[in-house]
Amino acid sequence: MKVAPSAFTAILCYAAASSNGVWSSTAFTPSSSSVGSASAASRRRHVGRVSSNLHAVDMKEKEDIAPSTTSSVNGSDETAATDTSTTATDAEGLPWWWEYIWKLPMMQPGTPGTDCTFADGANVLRTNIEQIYGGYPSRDGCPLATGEITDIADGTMFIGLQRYANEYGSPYKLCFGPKSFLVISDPIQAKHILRDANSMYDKGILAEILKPIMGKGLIPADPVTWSVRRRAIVPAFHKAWLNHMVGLFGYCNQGLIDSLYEASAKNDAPAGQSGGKIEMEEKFCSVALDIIGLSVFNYEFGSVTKESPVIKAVYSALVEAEHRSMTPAPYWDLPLANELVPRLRKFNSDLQLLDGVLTDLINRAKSSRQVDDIEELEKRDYANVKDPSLLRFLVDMRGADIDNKQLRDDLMTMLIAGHETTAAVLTWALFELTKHPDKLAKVQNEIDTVIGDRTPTYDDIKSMQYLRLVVAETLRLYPEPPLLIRRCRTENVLPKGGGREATVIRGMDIFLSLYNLHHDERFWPEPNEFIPERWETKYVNPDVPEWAGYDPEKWMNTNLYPNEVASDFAYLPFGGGPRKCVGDEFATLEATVTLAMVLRRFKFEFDSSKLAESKVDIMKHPEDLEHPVGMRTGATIHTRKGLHMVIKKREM
Ligand code: HEM
Repeated sequence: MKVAPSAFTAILCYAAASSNGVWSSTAFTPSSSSVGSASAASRRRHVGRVSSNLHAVDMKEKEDIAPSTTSSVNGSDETAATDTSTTATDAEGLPWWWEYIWKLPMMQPGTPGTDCTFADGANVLRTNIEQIYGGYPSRDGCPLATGEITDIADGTMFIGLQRYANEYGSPYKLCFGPKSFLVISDPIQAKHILRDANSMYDKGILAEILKPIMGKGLIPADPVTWSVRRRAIVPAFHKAWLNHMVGLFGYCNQGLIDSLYEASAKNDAPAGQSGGKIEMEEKFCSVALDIIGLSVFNYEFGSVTKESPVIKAVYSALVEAEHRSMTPAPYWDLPLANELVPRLRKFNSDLQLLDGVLTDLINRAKSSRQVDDIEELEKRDYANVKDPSLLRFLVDMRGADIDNKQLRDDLMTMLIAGHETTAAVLTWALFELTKHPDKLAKVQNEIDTVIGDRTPTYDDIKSMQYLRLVVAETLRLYPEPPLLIRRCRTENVLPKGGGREATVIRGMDIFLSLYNLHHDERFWPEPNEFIPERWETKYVNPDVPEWAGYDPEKWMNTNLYPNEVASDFAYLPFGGGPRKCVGDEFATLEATVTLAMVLRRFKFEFDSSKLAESKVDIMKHPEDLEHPVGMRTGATIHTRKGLHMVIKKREM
């Protein structure tokens, strides 16, 4: 079963597409026409002026970022020389009444700490228009990245954003049509946004898109609901439960193992290879869905072995989230749209089906409620508990909010957040190990020694450090999601870190690129190489003195996997600060158990007949030489057309 690419990439692609080929330099130009009557040449001049203003700002900071902006926009130096003297009072590109128009919405009260209003969005838009067309110096201190639309709109947007980070540093600004984003690629700035100034940011666009599906679940929840639900949900992931989950992962994997044995026995590999053909991305997606179903709400999807309307409904919810993000006008909010538009009718009936299943499970859990204090619930003997699901815990908790709608939103959020992400880690771990037979041999040797044919236990996982590092390294190379999304709620100053200081204005949208952080050679030597061993060695970089470096001692004695603290926020596979993933340990344990069970029993090779068709244009995507199955952005990083493998039983 294939999953849908998600929301936020799609937003970019849509928005970028509407900016007609080149973004930023034509940021507010909906078609080939220019703003007002300005010619293309004069438009270029304005952009050049902005660039040089930026240069002036940055000269103050003794940084050199603007020249590349200028040349890449203009393709000439014509404007740079004339514009270096431009100041805020020289703005020529905008009429005299401009200032007054923008004062009107600003008169609307904006209380710090609340969600941003239309006026805040308008203020951001104003800032950008002034920067691009008005000749004002950048109010936020961020350079505008400029380039070809194809850099980001072909499904590997995170790689496009990385190219721009190499050119412009952190943060830089992207403008698409009326929208703009600050792209952050620095660990100190990430720490500020996620941890130190966390309350000054919310989930912005992501919440807007996900709300219709996840309601008030943790990801899109408003701050008040979030803090209540977070306090209830975190204890549900307690130690005894996680310990028990390791056994449940083994149980769910049994279905996967059986289906892999079946595939390996088929012997229908392409010419020149022997074994059976199989698409592993889909298989990992199914097993991860089965695991989430059982562990979160005690529901047996059984998706490894069958298709069902409920499973289809889960994927339909994801597909709809993507579609909505690509649609310029929210037509689903129009009167009668939900009754008249066929895709909305289908989506609503799928969602209704899913809601029905969840409501039924919630009602059943509530009808057998046994209220207890959290401390007592955490001491439950899971070996003798009939229903060990998170839902059971949330319902039984004393003083719990057991409002059906809230529980439904919590479950839906965990269902969506928790299965595609883990499936992606499994996919890329298998991909990298297949590319590196020496590392695969090391992993298999460790699995053979520690668990043999047994189903892994929590203690086994503790003993398989190399396999755990494989999971960690996969999450570094393929962060799921590759970007975090925020919106600024209170104007604040972003620390310089290893980039530049900037003012983030209220209403500004942020992309925090985990992909850029994880692939930056200032923090990770040989950043594009798959080296699980790197996690055993301390690393500091005197060239980035603000960054404390990576120190294995900060996790090895207390945790099973490296984390953001040990890397001073240069490694953020689960985010950081108060909004950090609640399922981090669950997910890493799940990935480790699944890999241990699969790699112990099977050998894999890439299906040679499928590689060529998965590749995109190598001239445009040289990285695909390293990624012979291609990469594509969704909520997670997917392969382009699946991880097609040839599978054989492993002789043990
Ligand atoms: C390898 C698998 C996973 C990865 C890489 C991952 C990654 C992330 C990241 C990066 C965030 C932070 C988002 C942000 O700051 O905007 C997050 C949040 C979240 N994740 Fe995960 N996740 C994984 C598995 C899971 C699982 C298994 C569950 C639940 C069973 C889960 C539930 C959540 C929830 C509820 C949040 C929102 C937390 C909040 O806002 O308080 N995730 N995840």
